[in-house]
Amino acid sequence: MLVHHLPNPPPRYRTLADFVEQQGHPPYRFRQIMHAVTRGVLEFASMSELPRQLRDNLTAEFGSHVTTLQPLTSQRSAHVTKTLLASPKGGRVESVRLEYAAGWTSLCLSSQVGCGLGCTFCATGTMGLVRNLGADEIIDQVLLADGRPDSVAFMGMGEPLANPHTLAAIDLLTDASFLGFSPRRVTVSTVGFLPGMQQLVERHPGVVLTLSVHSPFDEQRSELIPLHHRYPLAECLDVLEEHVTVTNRRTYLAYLLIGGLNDSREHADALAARILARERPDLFMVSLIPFNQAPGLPAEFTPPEQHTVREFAQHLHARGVRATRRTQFGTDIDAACGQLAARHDAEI
Ligand SMILES: C[S@@+](CC[C@H](N)C(=O)[O-])C[C@H]1O[C@@H](n2cnc3c(N)ncnc32)[C@H](O)[C@@H]1O
Ligand code: SF4
Repeated sequence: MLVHHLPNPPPRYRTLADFVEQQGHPPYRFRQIMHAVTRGVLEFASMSELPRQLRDNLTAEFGSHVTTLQPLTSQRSAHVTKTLLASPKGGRVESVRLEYAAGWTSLCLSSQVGCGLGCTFCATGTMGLVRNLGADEIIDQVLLADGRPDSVAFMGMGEPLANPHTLAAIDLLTDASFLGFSPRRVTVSTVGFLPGMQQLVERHPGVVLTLSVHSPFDEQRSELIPLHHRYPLAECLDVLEEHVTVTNRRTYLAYLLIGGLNDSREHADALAARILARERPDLFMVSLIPFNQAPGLPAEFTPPEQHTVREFAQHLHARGVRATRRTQFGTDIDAACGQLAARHDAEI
């Protein structure tokens, strides 16, 4: 079961399993711990099915909780809860819980403390990369959320596919004997980290992939997203094309609209042309994201006009490309896309 059957279990869970065994307990005791975790019981002392001595020993060895991340603060706004979490290994990250009108909940996960890819429009990018989160720390965000979310999206801090532990975290998220998320309820947003995209579609073909595009023009895209020099858009689209063709499922192209910079009719036409050149353009959905300002971002970057977002979508529709506007919540508490930078460090 879990840990032993996973290709790459996180060290925290492996150490827990080994500790239980070294204490002379049968392997089912570790399974009981994991079952307790799936029921939301995270404190060793509250795992009533375990012998008292084992609970005490686990607490002495690992601390009071299975989780390593510690929630520091939560900020609430309409339909959004942003939680700041600290790691004893260093660094702070944020997760964001979104409640949609139909009662659907989604958790936006962070994969790194900061991000080293330096996209010019992103608050997380201004932090640089501090470190990758471990798979257990990624999972902790789900375990510590206020109620189990219906879906999760790697759209918080960091580039998930630049972190090798993201795949192990997805193993745990989708493991039927642990968190049991259907792969369709797991979305990975990437700025185009090509080797990670290839590994992800091989190992978890059912997971939903979103590629951040932001400009159909190579020169402009590489100014916005420096990683484009290494992994150009065309190569990323090739991987997506193979993925949609094999799975016959949709993929998403995120398009950040920055006022007067990349929101023109020419941009919409060139984006549509890129999509229509693909074998299955019907499986590419464009998700439009109006730019959110955040401290530290260039002052000349501004949100687009409302009518521009509408017109951009209309241009795409007119060319036969499907586009929606991404629902944005939480701009008032800096919880929306690109605003996460764990800036509470100084206050706590
Ligand atoms: C913060 S990223 C994390 C996932 C991944 N690193 C990526 O770039 O796709 C999640 C989404 O937020 C978008 N984003 C970044 N900065 C933004 C900003 N200032 N306003 C709106 N969206 C932004 C990204 O382009 C991406 O689509
Ligand atoms: S947009 Fe994504 S890849 Fe770029 S700096 Fe932000 S988190 Fe990193």
